[in-house]
Amino acid sequence: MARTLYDKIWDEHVVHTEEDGTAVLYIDRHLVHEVTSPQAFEGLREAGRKVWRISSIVATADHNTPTTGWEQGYDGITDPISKEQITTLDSNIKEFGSAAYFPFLHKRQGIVHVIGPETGATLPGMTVVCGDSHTSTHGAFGALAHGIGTSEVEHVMATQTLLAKKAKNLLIKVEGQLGKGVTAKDVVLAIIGKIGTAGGTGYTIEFAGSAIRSLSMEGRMTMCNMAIEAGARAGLVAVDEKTIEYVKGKPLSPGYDPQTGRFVGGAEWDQAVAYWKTLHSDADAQFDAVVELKAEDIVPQVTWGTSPEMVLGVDASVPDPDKEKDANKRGAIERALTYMGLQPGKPLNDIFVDKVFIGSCTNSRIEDMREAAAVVKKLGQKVAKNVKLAMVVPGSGVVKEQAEREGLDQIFKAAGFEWREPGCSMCLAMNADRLEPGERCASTSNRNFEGRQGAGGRTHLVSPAMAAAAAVHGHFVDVRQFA
Ligand SMILES: CC(C)[C@H](C(=O)O)[C@@H](O)C(=O)O
Ligand code: SF4
Repeated sequence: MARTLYDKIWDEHVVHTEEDGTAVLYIDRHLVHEVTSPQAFEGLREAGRKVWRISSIVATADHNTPTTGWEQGYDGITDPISKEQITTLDSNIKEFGSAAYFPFLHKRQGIVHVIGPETGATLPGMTVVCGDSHTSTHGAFGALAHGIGTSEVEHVMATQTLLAKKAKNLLIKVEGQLGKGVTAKDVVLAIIGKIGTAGGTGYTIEFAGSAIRSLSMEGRMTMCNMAIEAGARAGLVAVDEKTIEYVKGKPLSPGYDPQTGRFVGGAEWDQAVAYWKTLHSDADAQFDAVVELKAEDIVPQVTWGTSPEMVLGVDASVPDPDKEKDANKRGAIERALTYMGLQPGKPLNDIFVDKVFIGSCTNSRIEDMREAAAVVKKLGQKVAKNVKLAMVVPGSGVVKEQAEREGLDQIFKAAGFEWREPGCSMCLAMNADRLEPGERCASTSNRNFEGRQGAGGRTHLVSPAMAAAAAVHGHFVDVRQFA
């Protein structure tokens, strides 16, 4: 029978299925960070258990790590709770073991969803879990990847399996050619705008169509990263040549020679590639639902409210709740506008920002850095006076180093941006980087919930190019005019 990509990976990993559909799924890769692992390790310790397959674990500290003051080492972590989280992960990994650990200050440290693919910890066809909802990111590689809760983290550590029920298949097809200045972030925000934050609930989404195929791996990661904001725990993109090219030569990928630090290939690599090439939905596979978008219709997006679905094209205006007939929706719009301090009818282009954050597991990869820097360079001006802080936070030490090799840091710094150390940073208020009450931010992250970037903070989700342009102009502008 014809199968979807999701069906194929699922079938390959099911150990057992109960009559009610509950399945025991084998887990290939377990990514670990400091926030959701302490109780899991504690549970193992109390039960006298070990980690079932140490080589499946790849860990890093990211949420609580500071993005400045690294020269002071651990003393630079001013918040005692953050410091405890980070040192607890250090000692847990030391005690329980891992395939790879990138602790605070390590040159490959970074956001778990950036370093997974970057180290080859994420490979096509794998089941990948992490105690983190944005694990969906890794689906860009044709891997079945999703977040799990803390008790499940312990379960996976102890048994290498997860109890799961199969989701339904949703195909989101984006056909056509994206316009200049329109990025993966805009595509995924437009999708969420269309289907809503519950649109993907109960489904695994496969993103397909010519516009998705044309995206780089970075772009596909941005798409899958936000599958969870569309309500789906997992997002997927079929494997193609770009996928294989990306994983080639990564340290944990087959065919890598640790002696020389180079790709050497070999039988294991060839075998892997042959299998990876089967990781796409069969032509006649049936999906439970299909959503289609035209690439040409998508313009740069800006969220105006407190949910990722409250999003519009940059050429639109803040919606008027009075025009909404549904009382619930009207109430939600009113509440969002009050929180966001916005008046109905205000053109999105006229919204001024106090801070700009370019980073997070959605948009902190090298391509994002390049896109933002290109806009800054093209505009040739400094960060606007009304912008108190514009910061660029690369997703990992590897991204940071690559960006510096390309001189991108110089472009940002010359324009008045702060160039920081890697981490989750201002994506969520779990470290020193945050918004003050009432502050408005153009952010390349994935969530704009109330207080997400700091109590009372106001978040507008945009692409890296849009964020860079907002920093220089001081307000949102349509990047298509200078793309
Ligand atoms: C802290 C972590 C559990 C959380 C998540 O699950 O996504 C965080 O990464 C987030 O983005 O809100
Ligand atoms: S960057 Fe943001 S969304 Fe991503 S894992 Fe960190 S806190 Fe979560």
